[in-house]
Amino acid sequence: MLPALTMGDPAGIGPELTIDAWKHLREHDEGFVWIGDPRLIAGIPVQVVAGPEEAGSVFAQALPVMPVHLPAKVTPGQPDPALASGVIESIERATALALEGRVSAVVTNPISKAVLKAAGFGFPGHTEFLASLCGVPGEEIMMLASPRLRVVPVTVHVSLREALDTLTARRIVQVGKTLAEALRRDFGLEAPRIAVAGLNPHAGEGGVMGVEERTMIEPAIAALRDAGIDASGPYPPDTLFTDIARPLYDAALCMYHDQALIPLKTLDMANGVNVTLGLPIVRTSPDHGTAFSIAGTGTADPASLLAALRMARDLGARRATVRGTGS
Ligand SMILES: NC(=O)c1ccc[n+]([C@@H]2O[C@H](COP(=O)([O-])OP(=O)(O)OC[C@H]3O[C@@H](n4cnc5c(N)ncnc54)[C@H](O)[C@@H]3O)[C@@H](O)[C@H]2O)c1
Ligand SMILES: N[C@H](C(=O)O)[C@H](O)COP(=O)(O)O
Repeated sequence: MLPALTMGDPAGIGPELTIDAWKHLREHDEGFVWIGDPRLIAGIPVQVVAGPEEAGSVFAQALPVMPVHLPAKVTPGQPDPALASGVIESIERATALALEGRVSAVVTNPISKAVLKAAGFGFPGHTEFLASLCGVPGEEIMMLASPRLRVVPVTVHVSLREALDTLTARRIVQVGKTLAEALRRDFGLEAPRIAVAGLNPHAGEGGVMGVEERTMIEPAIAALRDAGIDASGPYPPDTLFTDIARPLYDAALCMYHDQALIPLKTLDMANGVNVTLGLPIVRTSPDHGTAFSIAGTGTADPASLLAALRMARDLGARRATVRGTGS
C-alpha cells in the first residue's frame, strides 16, 4: 500500500518537489499517489487514476494522480486565497483514504497558514486540521525528527505570550506520555529516554531566573517517571542540543515551538521530517514551508520531502505489523 501525497499550496514549491520525488522514487521501486491538479505537473508523464490501488502499477511509468480541480490560475510564488478550496480538498481526500485503510499514510506538501487563514480556514495548519478530520482534536502532537535529533514542543502554533500563559504541568505530562508511546510503537525504542527542557535561561538557575521549572516542569517530570517513563530534566535549553548532550536522549520535550524547531532546522533541515503523533493515521511532512521566494525556479531541495516519504513508508509498515500482531 502506498502513501498519499497532498498538493500543498500550488504556488509554493510543492508541485516541483512532487516531480523531483517521482523522478527519484521511481528508480527505487517505491511510490505514492498524488492528490492534486494535473495542470501543475509539467515535464513528466502523468496518469489519472480512480483510486490509490492503481498507483503502484503506474508509478514506474507515470505520476499517478487523483485529480483536484483548482478554481483559478496558478502563478508560482504568488499565493492566492482563491486556491484554498483545492488545497483543503486534497488534504481531506488524502485523510479519508488513510482512515479507510486505502493508503498507508498521508504525506503533506507545504501549505501557507496565512493564505488559508485569509480564505477563512479555521485551523492554524495541517496538524490541528488533521486531528479534527480524524476525530481526535487536542490529541495531536507535533514531532520534528531527523537522524540527529527528535524534538516535540508542548505548546505549538500560538504566540510566545500565549505559550507562556497556556503551559501547564498537565499538558507537559499529556504530551510526554504520547511521545513515549510513539517512540516505543513507531520508532521501536523499548525504553525511550526523554530529556525535558527548562523554560527559563539556565533552567531557572535554582529559581532566581524563573519559577516554572519548580512549579510545573519538575512535577511533570516526576509524574512521567511515576508512569514508568524515562523522563529527566529540566535541562538548561542552551546546552540540551549540543553534540555532547544529544546522544544521551531519544527525544527532547520542549516548552514552545521555536525552542524545539530552531535546533532541529539548524542541525538538519535537509533530513528533518514533521511527524504528527496522536492520530489514528500516519502523517508526515517536510520540515519546511512553501518557499514562495524560490517557487518555480527549479532550485528547491527535495531532500526533506523524500525523508518524509521514507518515514511514512517505515512508520506505515511498522503500524501494519503492530496491527497484524495485535501487540
Ligand atoms: N508543514 C507545512 O505546511 C509548513 C511548514 C513550515 C512553514 N509553512 C508555511 O510556509 C510559509 C512560508 O514559511 P517560511 O518562509 O517561514 O518557511 P519556509 O520553510 O517556506 O522558507 C524558509 C526559507 O527556507 C528556504 N527553503 C524552504 N524550503 C526549501 C527547500 N525545500 N529547498 C530550498 N530552500 C528552501 C526558503 O526559500 C526560505 O528562504 C508560511 O505560510 C508557513 O506557515 C508550512
Ligand atoms: N511548525 C511546523 C514547522 O515550522 O515546520 C509547521 O509549520 C507545521 O505546520 P503544519 O501543522 O501545517 O504541518
